[in-house]
Amino acid sequence: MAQQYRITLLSGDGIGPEIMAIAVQVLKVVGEKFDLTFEFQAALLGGAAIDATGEPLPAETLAQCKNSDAVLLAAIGGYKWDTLPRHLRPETGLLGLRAGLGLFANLRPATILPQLIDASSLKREIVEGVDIMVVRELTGGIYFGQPRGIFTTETGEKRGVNTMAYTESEIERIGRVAFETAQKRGKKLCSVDKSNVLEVSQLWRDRITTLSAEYPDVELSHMYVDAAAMQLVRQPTQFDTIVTSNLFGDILSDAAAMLTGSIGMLPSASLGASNPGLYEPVHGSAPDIAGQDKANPLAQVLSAAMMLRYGLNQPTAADYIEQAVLTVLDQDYRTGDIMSEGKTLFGCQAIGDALIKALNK
Ligand SMILES: NC(=O)c1ccc[n+]([C@@H]2O[C@H](COP(=O)([O-])OP(=O)(O)OC[C@H]3O[C@@H](n4cnc5c(N)ncnc54)[C@H](O)[C@@H]3O)[C@@H](O)[C@H]2O)c1
Ligand SMILES: CC(C)[C@H](C(=O)O)[C@@H](O)C(=O)O
Ligand SMILES: [Mg+2]
Repeated sequence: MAQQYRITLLSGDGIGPEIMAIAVQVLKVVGEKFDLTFEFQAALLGGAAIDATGEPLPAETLAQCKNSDAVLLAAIGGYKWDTLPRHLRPETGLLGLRAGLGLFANLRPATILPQLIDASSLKREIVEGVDIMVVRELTGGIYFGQPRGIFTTETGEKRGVNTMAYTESEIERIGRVAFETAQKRGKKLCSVDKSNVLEVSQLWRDRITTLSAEYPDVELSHMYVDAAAMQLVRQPTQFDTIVTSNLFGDILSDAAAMLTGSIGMLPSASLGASNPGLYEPVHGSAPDIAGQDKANPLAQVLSAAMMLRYGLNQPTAADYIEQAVLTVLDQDYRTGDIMSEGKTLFGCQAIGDALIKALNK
């Protein structure tokens, strides 16, 4: 009998619905090939949820996600909601979903595909062989620390406050994910912090160092975040697995994305201890190109592959999708963000059609 999976689809805003449509088409074909039945159920998150319900994360969305085998998200946000107070913004819905599902570990792989070396913003010699996994802490740090808010001082001046805080147990659990990830990869882990300035980073560095005694097969190094940003563009092949906090991981993963050609190529998996995982591209809702059939759907499709690999334990089906992505790139089909000389410019849906053809081969 076919294996059945309940998948919640959060298309969100901007290019979200366009790229999600492609991922669903891909999953349907893969389901038929591998005898997997996907029960897709859409739910509202972000701007789309605000427009329909007044809230960025309606209670029924969170409940439905908890009741799924996996959650596939496209992207949220956009100009329309940019002026709302923070608690009503689309981004707050996404953070609430990550926290609500306890997804403390965000895996963001940045790999240069040989087909896209010319699309990278850096020279071939620099990006050739790049294969990095950023393990980003996702439910702590400055994104969630208290106190936070805009307060009025005694002199009547406004003061914005956020707090970067980590407990030892929060550091330890993300550390374990990172060491275990490194064990399955190149056995090199670089922990990125700002411990020359921040106490929270001193604790981070201490805990990660202590933890390393349990993983003697992994070579641990430490780097300050400013130096890591520089090294990522200077000599990215020195990195195998990177572990870092929520904010530093957000910034470094966008930088790592550009090594691979485009942020439109980068998938991610957000994982916790028990709840279903959330699979989402690293990029946002790209409001500047929304509704124009210009979006690159590959980060979304590769996020669906990560869902099969990490969430549904279907690595062969995941491999099959990743192979189809390579086939389409081998055929020189490109969206604008990964376009280079001699390639053919395709729209989002046309790339989807090419993927389906490759999958049906
Ligand atoms: N996970 C998420 O849902 C998520 C992630 C990042 C940003 N956001 C939100 O998205 C909105 C826009 O943010 P931004 O402009 O800073 O970042 P963005 O990632 O949406 O866009 C940055 C640039 O990359 C391009 N781009 C992004 N994805 C692309 C794709 N698949 N194909 C081709 N080009 C692509 C965009 O056109 C834009 O020029 C904001 O509201 C932000 O908060 C959401
Ligand atoms: C939209 C925003 C809340 C989000 C983040 O900062 O985590 C995004 O930038 C990401 O990288 O997933
Ligand atoms: Mg980001």
